Amino acid sequence: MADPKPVAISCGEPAGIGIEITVDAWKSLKDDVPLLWLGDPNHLPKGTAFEVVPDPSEAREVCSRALPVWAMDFQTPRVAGTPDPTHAKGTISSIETAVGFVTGGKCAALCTAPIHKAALKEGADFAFPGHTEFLAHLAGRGDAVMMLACDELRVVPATIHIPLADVPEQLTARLLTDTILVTNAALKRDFGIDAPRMAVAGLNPHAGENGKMGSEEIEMISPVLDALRNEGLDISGPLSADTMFHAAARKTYDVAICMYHDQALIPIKTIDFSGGVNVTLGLPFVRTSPDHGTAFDIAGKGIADPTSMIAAIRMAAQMAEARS
Ligand SMILES: NC(=O)C1=CN([C@@H]2O[C@H](COP(=O)(O)OP(=O)(O)OC[C@H]3O[C@@H](n4cnc5c(N)ncnc54)[C@H](O)[C@@H]3O)[C@@H](O)[C@H]2O)C=CC1
Ligand SMILES: NCC(=O)COP(=O)(O)O
Repeated sequence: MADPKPVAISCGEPAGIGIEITVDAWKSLKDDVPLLWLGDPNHLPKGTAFEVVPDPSEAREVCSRALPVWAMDFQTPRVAGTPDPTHAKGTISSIETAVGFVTGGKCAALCTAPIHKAALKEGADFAFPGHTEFLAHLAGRGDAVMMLACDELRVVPATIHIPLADVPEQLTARLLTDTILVTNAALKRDFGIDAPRMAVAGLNPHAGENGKMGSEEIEMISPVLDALRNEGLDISGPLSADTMFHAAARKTYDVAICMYHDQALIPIKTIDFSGGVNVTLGLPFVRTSPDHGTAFDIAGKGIADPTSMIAAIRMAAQMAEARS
């Protein structure tokens, strides 16, 4: 049974597909998972059944007949496919208010619709490259971890939204250790895996080929993994990234810890683009998100696939229930 408190859904970039997949997700989940959408009701697709609620506690009762809405005023209409920088402050405020509802006990969990980082930077000088870093900041945590999960694979990028050229410098022993420890704890707590099997990728081709193709594996990654194995963690690696994602290899671990964004996200988005969920580990509250972005090219056309959004909302509700 779902937690009776609603899952708070931040509106994300109004010009993207977030609003339409949220409405589709509500239609699919309305009798199972109570929701509360935070955004401007004028941005909802025409004909959407919605009700503005004065308090999140009323969302559950409303949800079976209408999308419960925490109303915000963005001042100007939504133009699908064309971000409006004047919406940036409202988009950020939707996330902040939703986080407040979750940490204040009014909502069970947070599910975020995709944001367009450039519009937030242009319109509100947003200083964060993504939700993960922003939510870590709001929670006062330095060690939030991004994980993407589908039925067949879980992946964690140790470095996240940074240029590839900066990865070797920012990939420190401290960061890798914290990432593995946070992931290990979250798989136990939120995913019911008693002794998580973690496969760690190398940074370089062939995991460095004994130092012939890069030294990070010998100088930093292997010593970190050895130290964590000595603490009892079940870790393999550093592994060649190109051979750790085929079907047989995936069966040997519960999560792949990767060194940078694309090393982690390319395999999972290739295996299951529509069913993947992005979940932030290490926060004091539950946050999930669909695995895709704003998809401006199809926004407003009524063809966006809500499967990942539905999976993200379900996962948020299940994680919150498991924690309660
Ligand atoms: N959680 C978040 O806030 C995320 C935000 N983004 C942001 O989204 C923006 C666009 O990023 P892109 O790299 O173009 O990725 P994207 O995921 O928005 O789009 C990539 C391709 O997949 C298609 N697609 C995406 N979701 C779909 C769906 N539900 N149904 C059908 N087709 C779908 C799009 O039409 C496009 O052709 C960027 O600003 C990026 O930063 C990207 C990923 C996550
Ligand atoms: N590529 C994943 C992505 O951009 C989502 O990031 P976040 O907004 O969840 O931090």
